[in-house]
Amino acid sequence: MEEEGKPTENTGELTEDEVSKCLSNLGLSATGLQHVYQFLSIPGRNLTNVSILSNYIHLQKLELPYNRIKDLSCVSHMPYLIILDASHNELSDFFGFKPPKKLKEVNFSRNQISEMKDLSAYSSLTRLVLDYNSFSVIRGLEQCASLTHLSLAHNKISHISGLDKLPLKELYLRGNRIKKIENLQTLTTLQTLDLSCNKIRCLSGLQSLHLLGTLNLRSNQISDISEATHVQDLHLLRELNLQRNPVEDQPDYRLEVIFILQHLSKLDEQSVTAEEKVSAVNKYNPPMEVVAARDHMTHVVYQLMQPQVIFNSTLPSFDSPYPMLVLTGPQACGKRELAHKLCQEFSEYFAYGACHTTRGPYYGEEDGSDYHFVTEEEFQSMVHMGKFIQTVQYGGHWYGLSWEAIENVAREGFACCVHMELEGVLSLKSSYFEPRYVLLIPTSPEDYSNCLRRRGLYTVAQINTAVSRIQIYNQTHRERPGFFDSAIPCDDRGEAYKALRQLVKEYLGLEEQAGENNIRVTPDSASTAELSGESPAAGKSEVDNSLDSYYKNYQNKVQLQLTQRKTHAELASIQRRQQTIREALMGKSPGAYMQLFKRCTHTVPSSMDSRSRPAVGRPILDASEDSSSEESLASSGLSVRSSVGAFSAGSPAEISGAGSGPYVEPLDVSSLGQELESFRDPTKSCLTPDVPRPVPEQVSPTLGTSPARPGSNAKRILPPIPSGRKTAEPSPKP
Ligand SMILES: Nc1ncnc2c1ncn2[C@@H]1O[C@H](COP(=O)(O)OP(=O)(O)OP(=O)(O)O)[C@@H](O)[C@H]1O
Repeated sequence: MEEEGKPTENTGELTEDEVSKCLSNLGLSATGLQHVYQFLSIPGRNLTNVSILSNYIHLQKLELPYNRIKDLSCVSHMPYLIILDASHNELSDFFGFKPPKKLKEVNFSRNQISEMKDLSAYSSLTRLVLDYNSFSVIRGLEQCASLTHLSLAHNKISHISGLDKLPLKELYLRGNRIKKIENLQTLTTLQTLDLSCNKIRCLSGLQSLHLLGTLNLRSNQISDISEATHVQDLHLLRELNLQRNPVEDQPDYRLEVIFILQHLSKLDEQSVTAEEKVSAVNKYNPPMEVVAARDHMTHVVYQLMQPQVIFNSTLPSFDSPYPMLVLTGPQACGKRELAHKLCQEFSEYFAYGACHTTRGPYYGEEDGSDYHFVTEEEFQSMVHMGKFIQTVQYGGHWYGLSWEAIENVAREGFACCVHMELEGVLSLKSSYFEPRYVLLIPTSPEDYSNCLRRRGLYTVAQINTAVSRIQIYNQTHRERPGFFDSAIPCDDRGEAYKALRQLVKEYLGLEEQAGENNIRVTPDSASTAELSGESPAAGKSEVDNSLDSYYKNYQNKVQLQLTQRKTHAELASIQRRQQTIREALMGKSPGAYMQLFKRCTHTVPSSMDSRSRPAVGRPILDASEDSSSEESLASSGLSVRSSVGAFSAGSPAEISGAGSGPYVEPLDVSSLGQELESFRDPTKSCLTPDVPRPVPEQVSPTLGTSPARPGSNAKRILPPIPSGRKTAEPSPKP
């Protein structure tokens, strides 16, 4: 039985009867005098002859897809036609009818048309779909001033042309023979461009399409990731498809493209995640913090892979970090010169820590004095041997601060003075060292740049880089209060040195010393005063006293180390501490002293936890630092002036408040013995190692005064907190 509305198969001729069944959308005619049907849709009926439609002059939308129509001249009689779909037919004539004035959308895809003709009469056209025909040249569209959507996919086009100044928003040229992106410069309104399945190798030619949001280049011949740079400045580009291009096979292709085009939200039909963007940036242009963290990690790992060495002299001690001074600032701002000068003037206190570098020596530089000059291979071998605390690549050369460089200075009893760039500071801040960081900063970029030029050592690019880094230093100083302990303008070296000198004197408490008629406090006297509870600075303000004690502590330490004479008790204490550390290192059970003092941990402020992060040279830190501290505590409690105890003058409050503040009794040896006994034999005590024990009164106050370092006192020995930081908390480490 014949289907409703279906023409007789033989003729393919559309009948009035069928048309009447497919009409829809009753509305007023253009004149407004009568009601007419405006839409006609007859898809897939094998129609060949639709001439009857000449009578339907009021049609606004005509859909005749999937037929076998060759002639559409009936459209000439439809002056009100707006939408025409004649796709999937057998048309060979391009717009073979008189132009309906308001015709906006035309679909001639899947026909047999091979030539485009002048469409200047179709100025209302907004959407033209001509896919799957045989066009080889784009032409005739010049006057289509409303055309925003043009699709010419799957034709035979080999050159992009004829599109100048069209207001196109979407252009589909998929599946043609295009080798080059050309003649698109004037399509400044283009938002979507599909050039997939062509033969394109290069992305040049898209630079001016600033509204482009989607670019499909799937199945082309793009083999170089750097091609993506051509669309780098298209800030609205969100979707890019480069699937099935040779470039896809390159390692890290996706990450690299994401790095170049950081605005993308979709690459190769896959959403670009925030994690990918971060990874891409970290890989190809890592921020300084990331570089520093990696540097730190590298040296931790390489050091852990080596037989463990204990750096005695710089080991984080019970009372204070090893004293260090770091001068930082942009290249050749005078850091090195001032560091040398400082070490010369304060030769009792500081010695210069020479870094290693792979750059060759400048005229007058001596190996071992300014730097240790090594080859790239030697440097890398040192890295792999875990010899560095931090390294930095600057200006194409490697620089590194070795453990040995600091130890050599520390062994002599001096504080170490080094200079380095910001990246080095960031890395060093991850280690357990807690230097004072002094920023030397040029305030006049012009003078600084002239100064670099005068040195005659740097290329223009190097000078520009150095000058541009002033900004980075300034920004860090501005945005991270406390990152640098102090900042000194260095345009005038003389003035800079004066300021630095003054600062260092403050750090050392040398001003106070002068006020005290140059009375130097010997280790013995300091220790005696400390242990007896006398305050050498009684009556002074708390701050003064703290500076005073810093100075004394530091001086005591330096003097003691210089004399190299240690009492038996001190040596025993040091040995015990080292023994505990070694045991911890070798995985033996912690010593009895450590266990004994573990019970006091509830008196230690929680801030200690934050200090237990891993750091270079601290493979044993958590165990060793505690144990060494505890051991030292025991030593001092036993009235033995240990290497640590000798410098532990008590908290400033304790000193200044002698007589009024809490006096810390030396730990009673006999009670310690009893505790030890009970620890050895659990049956003699109701306490197990896991159960908190009651704290002897004379121990807990000492531990309780430790706000920063596990088991340490609150104070720092050297460098003391400079006036600018007396109240401020140190900035969080990156
Ligand atoms: N271990 C290190 N870590 C980080 N930066 C370092 C290190 N050692 C040296 N630097 C810095 O590297 C930069 C380049 O050093 P180099 O000695 O080659 O330059 P310079 O032109 O002599 O400048 P300067 O007078 O500042 O040393 C300097 O800013 C220097 O302070």
